[in-house]
Amino acid sequence: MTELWTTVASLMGVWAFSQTLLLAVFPPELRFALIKLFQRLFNCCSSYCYYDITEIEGVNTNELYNAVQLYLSSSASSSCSATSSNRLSLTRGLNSSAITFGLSHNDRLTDVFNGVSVVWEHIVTPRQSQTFSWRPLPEEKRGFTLRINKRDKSYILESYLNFINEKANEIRRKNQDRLLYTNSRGGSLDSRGQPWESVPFKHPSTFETLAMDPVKKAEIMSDLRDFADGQAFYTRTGRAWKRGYLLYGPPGTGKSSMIAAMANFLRYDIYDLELTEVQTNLELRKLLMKTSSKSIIVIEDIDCSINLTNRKETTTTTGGGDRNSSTFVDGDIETSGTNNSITLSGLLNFTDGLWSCCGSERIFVFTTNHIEKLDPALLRSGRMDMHVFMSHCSFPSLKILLKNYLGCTPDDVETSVLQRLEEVTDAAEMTPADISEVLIKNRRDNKKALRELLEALRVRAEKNRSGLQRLGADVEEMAEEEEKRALESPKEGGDAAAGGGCVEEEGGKELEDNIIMGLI
Ligand SMILES: Nc1ncnc2c1ncn2[C@@H]1O[C@H](COP(=O)(O)OP(=O)(O)OP(=O)(O)O)[C@@H](O)[C@H]1O
Ligand SMILES: [Mg+2]
Repeated sequence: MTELWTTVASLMGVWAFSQTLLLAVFPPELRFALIKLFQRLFNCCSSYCYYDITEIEGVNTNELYNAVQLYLSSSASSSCSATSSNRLSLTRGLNSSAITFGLSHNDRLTDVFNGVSVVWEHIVTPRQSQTFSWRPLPEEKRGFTLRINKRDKSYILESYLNFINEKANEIRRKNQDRLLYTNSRGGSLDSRGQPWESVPFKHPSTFETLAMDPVKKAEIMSDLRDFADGQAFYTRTGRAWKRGYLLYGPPGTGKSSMIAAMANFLRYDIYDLELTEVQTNLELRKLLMKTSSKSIIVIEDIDCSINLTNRKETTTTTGGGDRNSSTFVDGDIETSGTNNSITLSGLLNFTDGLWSCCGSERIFVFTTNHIEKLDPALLRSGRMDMHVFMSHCSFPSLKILLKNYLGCTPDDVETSVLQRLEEVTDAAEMTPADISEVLIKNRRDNKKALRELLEALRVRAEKNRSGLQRLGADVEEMAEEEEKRALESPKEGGDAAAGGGCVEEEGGKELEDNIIMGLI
């Protein structure tokens, strides 16, 4: 035992002596070179290679460091025991409600990729001196060191780093709250040069809560899923990775709710484009360029936003004045060279032209209450890939609302009541918004809610029926009067009948239209 201690003491003595010799004999530059040499020798003999990924490269943040940190957070949380200690760091990022795990300082973690095992080490050292920089640097130098066996390096390194980037993006998207953007500031930019303002997007509408025909709903969901998973398809077919939906139907049928459900389903951000705030096509293009991938770009009530009835028609924007006064210009913006107005062709370029594919994986949604008012150019196939009619509440939709608002399935409702509901729902032509109101008011008492709903539906159905009957009677009465007049003055009547057949027809149609409008 005494011998052992003597040996240890003499070894330590030799070590101290060599160190003193090294310091005394070799100047600092030579010392540094020697250390480097030893390191090289060690690296040659070692079967591993090491990669340093520092948090800050020069003065720029190293994106790869953030990606690795996020990537390791998923492994770290699930395999706390795989790390060399049981300590993990926890963080919550900006705009994120999720907590991420991370490797603690100077801790290690083993990861396996394609059957190859690698080791990550998180190295944190105090920063020696504050180098000159336009922004303050953190007091600690942080970085990851990746250790890979030399023989595996060429086999996995590139694919492993790509995999880490993809995974990190996925985690980032999952953790980050989605945002709802608006261009309500007009064309002006904020301090970061952004034309969009954003707030966290927290709309609770989902496809489960959306009341619509289940078959149509499933079709839309599968279309969205195919779109989101379709990168390879879009590349193969040479198409821009984007899709257009036109949602149309009466107010209160769930068009806006559908957009929120789409965004929640795909976990996309929403850009709510207020077209009346956009002055020129150029501004529109700039807005488009500042949208991110995986987003839904929405133009609500497109028929009211701006006068887009003719491709050659522009809307003057003198002093931000009346947007409905229109002038005709020669051709579209690109050929006329006019840049101070927004045109239909500008909008079509926005959704369809070359600029529409700056970025990828984007969905355009237009909504309108009056599809008949839209220019056919907006409706032609290929422009808006899917036209979705949001109809008045049907019986299948009603069942979804009953489940959402009252928590009752068809089995919980008396058969006779259910039957009555089924009979009157279509005829009542009530919107899901109307029905929701009745249900919200009485949601504490299911029986009362059902009673009131049935009554409301019955009254509306009755009103619609009598309205139709009145319309039919009016048209009949008018026809009789015309017939009588024709008999009373055969010559005039004959002329009128011969030369003005279409006048009569048009007059009758006009009257019929007036009566319909009156009823509405
Ligand atoms: N199909 C639906 N499913 C579930 N709830 C709906 C549906 N339609 C309407 N609602 C309810 O009615 C409210 C108004 O609906 P929403 O704003 O989506 O209608 P809209 O079609 O966009 O109307 P508008 O044409 O006036 O913009 C929503 O908050 C929602 O609660
Ligand atoms: Mg709406």
